[in-house]
Amino acid sequence: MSMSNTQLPPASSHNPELRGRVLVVAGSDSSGGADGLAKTQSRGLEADQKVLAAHGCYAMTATTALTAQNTLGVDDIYHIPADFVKEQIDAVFKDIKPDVIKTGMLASAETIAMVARAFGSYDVNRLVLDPVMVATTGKQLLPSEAVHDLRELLLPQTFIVTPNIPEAMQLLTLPGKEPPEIRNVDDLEELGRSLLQLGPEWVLVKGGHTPFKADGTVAQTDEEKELVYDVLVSADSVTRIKGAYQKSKNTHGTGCSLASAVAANLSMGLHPIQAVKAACAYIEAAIRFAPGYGEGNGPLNHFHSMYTLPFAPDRFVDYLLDRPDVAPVWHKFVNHPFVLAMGSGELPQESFKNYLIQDYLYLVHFARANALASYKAKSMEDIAAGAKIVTHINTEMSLHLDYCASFGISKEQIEATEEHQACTAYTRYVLDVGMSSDWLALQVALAPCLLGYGAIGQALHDEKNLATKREGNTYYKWICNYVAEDYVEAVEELVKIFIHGTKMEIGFWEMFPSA
Ligand SMILES: Cc1ncc(COP(=O)(O)O)c(N)n1
Repeated sequence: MSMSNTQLPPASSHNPELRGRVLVVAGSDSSGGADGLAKTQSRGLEADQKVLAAHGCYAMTATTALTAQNTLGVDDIYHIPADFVKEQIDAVFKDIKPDVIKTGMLASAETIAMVARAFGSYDVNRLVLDPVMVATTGKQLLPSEAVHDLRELLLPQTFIVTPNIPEAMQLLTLPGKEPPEIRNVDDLEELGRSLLQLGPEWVLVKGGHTPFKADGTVAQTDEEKELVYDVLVSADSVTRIKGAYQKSKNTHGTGCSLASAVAANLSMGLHPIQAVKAACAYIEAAIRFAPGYGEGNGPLNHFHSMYTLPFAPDRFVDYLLDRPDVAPVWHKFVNHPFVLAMGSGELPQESFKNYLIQDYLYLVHFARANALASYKAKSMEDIAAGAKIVTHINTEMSLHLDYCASFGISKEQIEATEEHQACTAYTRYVLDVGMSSDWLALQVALAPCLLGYGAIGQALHDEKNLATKREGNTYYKWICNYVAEDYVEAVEELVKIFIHGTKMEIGFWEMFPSA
């Protein structure tokens, strides 16, 4: 086994966030039908797009044929006129130019000729060609006469061709030449090398159809099936990718999906050897986690390694507060009679005085907890965010002191006051979460205060809120404090921290290969 040292420039140097744009030229597969996380369609364009989406790539399509098929077989094929296939390719190239092209079912000799001409005119140099000929369920998807055109017109333009063993044999079946026999892994390599002669830069022979025994020879019985080999060859390298044989009926579309995963990885700038290895690992897991739908050979799970957050970016707080388990308790907090009485100005002054003192004592510990968050943070960004909130708390406390002074209560008197049990319980709970859990848990424990006061301030301050008394309301200055820019900024900071923390959680999982 040797590794090629060829370093290719990244295919996509445009926007690292968008991981490459891939044009798929293939047939559509009606099977499955349902959309969703696990109910993935198995083959054709639909599978290709799901693989690309799962890799974070941008997929475009040129449809060559529509098929009526399910997990049991292909009932019918409707060919899209070759001219129209070309129009689709032209439209894509005129606008969002693809980094990589992947072809699947090309359906007819006419379409192959048209596609080959189009690729020639656009100087395509990253073509992943999956030479789809016969469906696993048996139907001929490309007339056998057209195999000649595939070989002559497209293989010379191909970067990586990805045949399974029967397809490789058909491509090599030339008049007067016997295709090689597969007895062991060396023969797979030989098959790949023979295909290289037809023009592609790389050949990936997919060995899934021919499982091997542990000793590297072809298995003769089901019991002997232990290993599968995919073999990648180029002019100066051979890479064998060994996998455990998986006894599964859910293997349909593995060919399409593997080639699409290779295309996705190439579009992100991976070297072909890495691109193929990663794609094989992805497919192995897609089979392992297949949902098992259908009567026949069922679909894969293309999204096995993706996890999704139940909210759009920047929408965590909306999501949280709308949840049925959060909404009632949140409503009770922000619409508490104490709050409403502040808005209307009817709150007894004695209550407000006591609240101010307790809130001052609370804020001392709230500042400590934020300082602890800074201590627990791992990046300067998060340390600074914690420090910023501490500074804000300090400003907020001067408002408490001003109010108290106007009531004749000094700072010394505030600090000498005994904490209420509710204040002790709440502040020490937050600090305990901070001490015993991680930074993110601490942020969540801190969130109700910051978010709640922001929400309360906004609701009471809102011009449309007729219950709020603005003139002659002792507490109105208090309300205004929580819509002031620095407070709103502190809330925004918290949301950013939470999103950042969520991303760090994602990063943590990403340390470990999930496929
Ligand atoms: C539209 C379309 N494209 C490709 C295949 C091959 O996939 P499989 O080998 O799983 O039948 C297919 N059956 N249908």
